[in-house]
Amino acid sequence: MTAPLTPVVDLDRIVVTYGGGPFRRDGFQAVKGISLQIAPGETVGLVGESGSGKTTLGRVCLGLQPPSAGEMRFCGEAFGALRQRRGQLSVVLQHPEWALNPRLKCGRSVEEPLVVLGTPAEERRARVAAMLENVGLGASFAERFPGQLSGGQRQRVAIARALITEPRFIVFDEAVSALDVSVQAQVLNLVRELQDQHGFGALFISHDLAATRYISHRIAVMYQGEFVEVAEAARFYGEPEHPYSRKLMAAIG
Ligand SMILES: Nc1ncnc2c1ncn2[C@@H]1O[C@H](COP(=O)(O)OP(=O)(O)OP(=O)(O)O)[C@@H](O)[C@H]1O
Repeated sequence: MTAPLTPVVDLDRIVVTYGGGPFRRDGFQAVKGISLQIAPGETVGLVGESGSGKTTLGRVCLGLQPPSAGEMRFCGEAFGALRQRRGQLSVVLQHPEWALNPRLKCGRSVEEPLVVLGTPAEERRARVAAMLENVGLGASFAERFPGQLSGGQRQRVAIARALITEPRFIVFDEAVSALDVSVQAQVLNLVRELQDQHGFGALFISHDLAATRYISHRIAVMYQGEFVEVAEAARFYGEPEHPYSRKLMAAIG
């Protein structure tokens, strides 16, 4: 029997309260005691209506939002100093423009996280060229500016930037929502291929249940700061258990 893989992200009863303080009881609980483990190579799709707490939970996983209560571990270790996690966590957002400086050539944007890590220049150049090939663009895109690319190409550059440090975990927050359906499919296929190659764990936050189904191994349904259902994707889409999940499914027809 093989030992179970150590989760890349392990959330244990995480609570996030906005606006509260030690002497105030009027804080708003955006996340209410959530536990979740994400394995290497696994994608968990996070769905739920606007304001249910998805982005807040994603920010907790990235260490950008300190939980008000609960424990979290990253690759089996306490979620300690930021330095230890440098290059290990990445995010891909809805608009690649948010990750790419319009005044920088794409190659430079992809290279930047390696500069922060102190990777030598020669190695950086080789890795950027290989990564641009890897995301299906070709090394020549290093010389282009984001404004000279289509939306789908820009999102590929953003993905290349997110992957360049070989992170163990990536949050995709509405990462394909701004793309045309056919381009969405290409980008989702790319993410799946890259996950097979690199083995990162992922949290895929989306309003789009069809895209989430395509990419996710498990689905977590969030409602008012809580998970109402966490299920294998195949089972979830066949027969969601919770009435709220059924309502969500019905809403997309
Ligand atoms: N910095 C903040 N201060 C106070 N309240 C916040 C803050 N950030 C988010 N909230 C509130 O927390 C709740 C959850 O927000 P969050 O952005 O996590 O939801 P979401 O499910 O990602 O929504 P959407 O799908 O619209 O992005 C919302 O009610 C929001 O108004």
